[in-house]
Amino acid sequence: MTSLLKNIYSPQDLQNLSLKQLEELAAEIRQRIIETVSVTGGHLAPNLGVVELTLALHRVFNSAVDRIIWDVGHQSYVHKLLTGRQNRFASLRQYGGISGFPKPAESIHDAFATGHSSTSVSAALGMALARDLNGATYDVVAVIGDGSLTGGMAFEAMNHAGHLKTNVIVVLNDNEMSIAPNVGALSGYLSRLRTDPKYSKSKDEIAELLQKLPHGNKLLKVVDRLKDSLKYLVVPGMLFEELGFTYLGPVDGHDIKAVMTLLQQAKSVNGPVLVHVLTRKGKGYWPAEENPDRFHGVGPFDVATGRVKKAGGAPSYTEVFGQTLVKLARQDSKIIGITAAMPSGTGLQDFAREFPRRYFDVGIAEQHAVTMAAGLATAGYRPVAAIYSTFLQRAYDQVLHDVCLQNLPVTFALDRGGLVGDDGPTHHGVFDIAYLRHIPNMVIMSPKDENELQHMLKTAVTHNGPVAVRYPRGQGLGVPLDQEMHCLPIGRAEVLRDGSDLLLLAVGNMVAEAMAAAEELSRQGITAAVINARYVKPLDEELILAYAGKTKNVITIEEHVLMGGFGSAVVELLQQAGLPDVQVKRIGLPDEFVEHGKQSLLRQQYGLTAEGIVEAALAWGKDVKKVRKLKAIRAKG
Ligand SMILES: Cc1ncc(C[n+]2csc(CCOP(=O)(O)OP(=O)(O)O)c2C)c(N)n1
Ligand SMILES: CC(=O)[C@@H](O)[C@H](O)COP(=O)(O)O
Ligand SMILES: [Mg+2]
Repeated sequence: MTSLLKNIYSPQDLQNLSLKQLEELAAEIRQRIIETVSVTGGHLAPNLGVVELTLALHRVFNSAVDRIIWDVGHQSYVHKLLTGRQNRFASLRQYGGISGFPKPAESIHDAFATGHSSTSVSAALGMALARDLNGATYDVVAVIGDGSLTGGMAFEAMNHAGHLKTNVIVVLNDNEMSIAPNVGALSGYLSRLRTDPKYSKSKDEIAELLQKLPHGNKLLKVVDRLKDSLKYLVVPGMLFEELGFTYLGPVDGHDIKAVMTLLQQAKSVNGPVLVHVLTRKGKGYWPAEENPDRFHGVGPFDVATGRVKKAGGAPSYTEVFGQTLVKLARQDSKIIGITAAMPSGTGLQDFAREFPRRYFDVGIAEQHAVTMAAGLATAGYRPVAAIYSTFLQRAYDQVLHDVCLQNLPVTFALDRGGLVGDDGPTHHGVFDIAYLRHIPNMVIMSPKDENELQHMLKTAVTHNGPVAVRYPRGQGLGVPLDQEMHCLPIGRAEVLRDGSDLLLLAVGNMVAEAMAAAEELSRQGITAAVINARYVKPLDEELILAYAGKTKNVITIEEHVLMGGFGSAVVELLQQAGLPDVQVKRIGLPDEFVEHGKQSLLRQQYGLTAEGIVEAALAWGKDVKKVRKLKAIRAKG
């Protein structure tokens, strides 16, 4: 069969295709995405669900001029294939290759960078307002999933758009799934719109009925008034209509022609319009259709069987967190588990099964999750909010104002702290120490391995105040797991290795790298002490100052931005203590966004490996010697 996709250089090339050809193209695109993602890994199920919708969007709108904003952006692969990136598609999510999310730097067809959910309607409204202020006429379209619609920002934006009556189109891609099955009252409402004939048919039926009435002048007025009042009885999409949106749909999102017709209609509506499109997540690939959660974001897999090629070995930090929380919850009935739409990603699924009454999936609503946890804590509960580091960025004020200000015992299980790899800059969890460290009452810890994670969790749920436990994406070190958990004294670090030339002061997953670096340095005649900081806040001041005084040379190591991070905390401490002649070097991430790529590769690139530490220590050692020599000469006069 000849390839249709090969001849699509830009969306304009779709204009000449017949409906049948568009359907053939849809099948080819699906195949291409399945084959590519089976090698690169990526967001398979969301993309398979939007093939027809994306084709229809590109037939009706011109993305070089009109603006299409993909919420989260994990479903933008089809769009990428149609907008000049099919030759680079095999490099999807690979270092130096194309991103798994929309990226304006990559293409003029990517109107807005996304990765975190529920931003599309706000961005679209902003673009639409700019268009109107400039007297331009292009269309602005936000494509948002039913899961992302549970995020408060989406409603803040719709509330505003309805008020302004701006021309903006919101395409609701409703597949009844967030990553897991979608939750909440809104999800129930959408489900009724999908299935209840009372909701989905009444508007058409009423309109049809009214059309059939004889049209005298007087009667016409009555009919119009009747139409108006009926709007307030049962009309499909009443919620959206009440928010000031014209509601169109629901439409079968896999019927290209029907979707195109509705999008055309949306184009001609005055004011904000919502097009309700029904799709199936994973459409066209049975393993993904049957298990859309597992194929939401997936690693390399075997196409024929759908079996994911999983590296065996040590359990992940996430798994150990999940198992530990279950153990702790068996001992303490006050422990509550909270997720913002990521039960499997955060490892809370076993907790949910065993403690359904103490488990809450709040939807994609990190801010609400944190303040709800605060509320629970005021009544004596011990909430554990398991949230990826990158997504807790959303809830900074709630952490500060609702939890820390009242010194409430909420535990933040900060998964994906550090470089996450293929998702890239939207998802790296490298800012958390900086955005939490300066908040009074907050305790921050980070385990050197998965066994220490268990003890830290026990410590966290026992502590009478807010605690963040930060751990990385991926496998642990494979160390044995203690059966009994104990509390680690707050603010106490651990000396792992003694030495007198240099102190390697590391936190979290960098401790193992520091240990390996110390080993190599000793082979080169340098004796390096290694301290596992355990706590970023409060620091073990006594121990750190003692070793800094002894070695005079301190290197801090963290998988986090240098600005405001762990190393900064140590520098502040040393400065405060006023230790004479102590030199400090900080190893961490620079003031730039880190691109996507394998975690191991990125760590290598930024010197966050044993080799990187050795290299940095040796180079720095030479500088330090020069500085000290210079100082000595100056002192002699
Ligand atoms: C603020 C934020 N929290 C959590 C996530 C993780 N996340 C990515 S996609 C997704 C589900 C989105 O569901 P939906 O919008 O319905 O898209 P679908 O995958 O069903 O197409 C979640 C929770 C995120 N990207 N951003
Ligand atoms: C798009 C999104 O935000 C999530 O799907 C994220 O990619 C999941 O990341 P993990 O693979 O680390 O769970
Ligand atoms: Mg969805």
